[in-house]
Amino acid sequence: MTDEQEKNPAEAVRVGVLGARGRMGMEVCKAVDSAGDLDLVATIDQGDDRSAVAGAEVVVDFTTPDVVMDNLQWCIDQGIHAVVGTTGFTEQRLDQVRGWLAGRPGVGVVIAPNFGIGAVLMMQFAARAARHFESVEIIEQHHPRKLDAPSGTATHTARLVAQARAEAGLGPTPDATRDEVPGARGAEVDGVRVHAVRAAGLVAHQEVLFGTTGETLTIRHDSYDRASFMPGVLLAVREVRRRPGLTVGLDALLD
Ligand SMILES: NC(=O)C1=CN([C@@H]2O[C@H](COP(=O)(O)OP(=O)(O)OC[C@H]3O[C@@H](n4cnc5c(N)ncnc54)[C@H](O)[C@@H]3O)[C@@H](O)[C@H]2O)C=CC1
Ligand SMILES: O=C(O)C1=N[C@H](C(=O)O)C[C@H](O)C1
Repeated sequence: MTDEQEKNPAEAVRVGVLGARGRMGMEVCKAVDSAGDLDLVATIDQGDDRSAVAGAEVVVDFTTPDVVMDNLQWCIDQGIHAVVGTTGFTEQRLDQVRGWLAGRPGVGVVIAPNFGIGAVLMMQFAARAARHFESVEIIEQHHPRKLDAPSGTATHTARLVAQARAEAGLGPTPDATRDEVPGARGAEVDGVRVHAVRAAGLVAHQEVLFGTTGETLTIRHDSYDRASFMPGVLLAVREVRRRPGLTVGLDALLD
């Protein structure tokens, strides 16, 4: 069963949303509400009583990096599956989540740095291209109300690119430039330069720029509207109960 079909609450998956009054949370509430096979049972934001989502089978979290770990630990403790879009997931945090899940074998958690299908493909294409180019830089562009930089998508892309370069035996990218002003060459994530642009009018955009002798390749993805993330979020909500343990990224769900 998919969107727009008549709801049968007895059969629908009970979904709660954390961060429900945020930009993403509001979009998720709309998407879940209009999906025939999902039932929006609780919408929680800062200051609300989180225990209201205790009746949910799946919780969707789009909050902030400061609070997401506490939310996730609580959901796992309650035996509630979780779909997480919130950023801030270092390897150390992912290991912590794996540790919590080890004590709750039936519970599934999907954490995706980006739920846009095009963004997932952009990251896959970038990982594939990485071994063929001596130079690579990532330019991410977002709306100015975004709290963190670099974006979770850029950090994840840098990780994938660095891994592919290491597997191909590539060394550091050639660069003789000295920073005359600190930050002029961007930040370094896993040895990859990442540049974060913030401007009104933007939503979420990223370019991965590759270069080698006589040619460049630019892989670009643009989210112009937060609706672009919803097919990925709904896919994860429908799948997470069938995937115990931690799933990072949407890739496995799209195969
Ligand atoms: N994975 C993906 O595809 C995407 C991820 N994001 C990420 O999702 C997160 C949220 O993004 P936005 O919606 O733009 O931010 P936002 O600032 O509009 O929304 C965050 C919401 O969380 C609420 N909140 C804070 N503490 C809370 C708590 N303890 N319990 C419940 N709610 C709480 C805030 O009051 C706010 O309403 C960010 O980390 C962002 O980078 C955003 C877009 C797509
Ligand atoms: O804050 C946002 O807006 C986004 N956050 C995620 C990130 O940091 O990568 C995903 C997308 O880029 C939008």
